[in-house]
Amino acid sequence: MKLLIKHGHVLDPSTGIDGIYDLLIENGMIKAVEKHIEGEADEVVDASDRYVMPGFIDLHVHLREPGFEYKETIKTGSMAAARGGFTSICAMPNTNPAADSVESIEFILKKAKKDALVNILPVGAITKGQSGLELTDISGMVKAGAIAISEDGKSVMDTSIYLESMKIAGKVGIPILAHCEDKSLVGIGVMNEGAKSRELGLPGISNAVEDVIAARDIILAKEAGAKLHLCHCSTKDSVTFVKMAKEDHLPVTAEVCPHHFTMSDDEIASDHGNYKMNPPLRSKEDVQALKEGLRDNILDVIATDHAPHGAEENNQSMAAAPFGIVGLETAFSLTMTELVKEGYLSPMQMVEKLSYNPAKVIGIDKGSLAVGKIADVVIGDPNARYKIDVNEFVSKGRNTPFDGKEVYGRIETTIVAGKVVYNITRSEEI
Ligand SMILES: NC(=O)N[C@@H](CC(=O)O)C(=O)O
Ligand SMILES: [Zn+2]
Ligand SMILES: [Zn+2]
Repeated sequence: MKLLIKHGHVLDPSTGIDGIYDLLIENGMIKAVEKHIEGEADEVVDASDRYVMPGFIDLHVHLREPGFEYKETIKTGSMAAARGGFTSICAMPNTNPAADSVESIEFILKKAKKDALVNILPVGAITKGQSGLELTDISGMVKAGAIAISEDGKSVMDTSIYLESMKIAGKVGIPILAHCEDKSLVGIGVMNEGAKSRELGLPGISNAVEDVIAARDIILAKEAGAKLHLCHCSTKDSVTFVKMAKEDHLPVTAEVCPHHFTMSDDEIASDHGNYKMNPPLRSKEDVQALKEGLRDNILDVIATDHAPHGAEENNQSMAAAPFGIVGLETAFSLTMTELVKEGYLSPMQMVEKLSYNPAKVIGIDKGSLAVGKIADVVIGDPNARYKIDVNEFVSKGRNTPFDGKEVYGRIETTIVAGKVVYNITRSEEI
């Protein structure tokens, strides 16, 4: 099976290729990347005026299975990933039951093999039932296929238990994906604390809720000798802490979610669940710091924190709705619109943050279009201009504040191991 992608703008951080090339896929692998590839192929894709990139890798996705299949399943989440250009996604453990055992990791991988269009990489919980009390079998879960540990949805508040888990992660060689939120400080907050929360009369979440734990986790990782990856950074000071950690040559990396660099709290149009996520939409000053942190490569990764919820539970006031918004199907366009078109990121930097760097964080041999690599490839039109329409989503979730937003950038074809799993003109078939 030969698939030839012609005349695309190939962007590959691993080889430094940034120009118009042909790319040949044969038997699921990258066979050649050259200026002109002649010869027969089973399928030829004209990628003129399109970006050809290594498949995106999302370090932060909530697939909701098992336990909350009405919100999303491994199957529907993987379809949303394919539509968004993601060929590998990390499944966060806050399901029901939580992914906190060898059996639960095996369940995800088995289900993924049967149902998923893209690679599913399970993340194991740090404590049993995410109750914060007793450590899980971290090395057992890693042997079963977990690529990282995380308590996402909350922080492990007991510092000594957390330090212990970090020491094990350090030994086993996997990163900790850290959700930073001080439980004792957050109280009943539902949105960023500031003028807007006062205007809406809603309880606020201060920056300190994130900052104290981000600082703590860097200190603990240093002591434990562990690789630490900060999830969904939303504050100016967490960017400063990551910068300090990097200056100290610590193995600390960090991600930002598209919603956090796209919208600030003053743009919240109404008291609705679509604007509620954890961490919350922050101030303009924080948003600016996140964009500059990405530009300056202090922040390494763009991850979605795709957090689907049912319509009934989401379409309520912020006090009543659950935290979280969907992100897989809007990540590329928001990144193009807010960062690339605005001059914060070069196209190559965008690919680093959506593919190359996330592969590095979890230590997988992906995020590259080098000859001989497995052909996980995405083709996108950087100039397509349209309005985001939630009715086109293949995710079960519709909870996003970006419905109707005018954006640039659309994914057209997503290829996993040489197989087309999404194509814009054939999307009905999937
Ligand atoms: N981000 C969110 O607002 N919600 C996430 C949990 C999390 O990422 O902390 C969820 O599972 O719904
Ligand atoms: Zn989280
Ligand atoms: Zn999350």
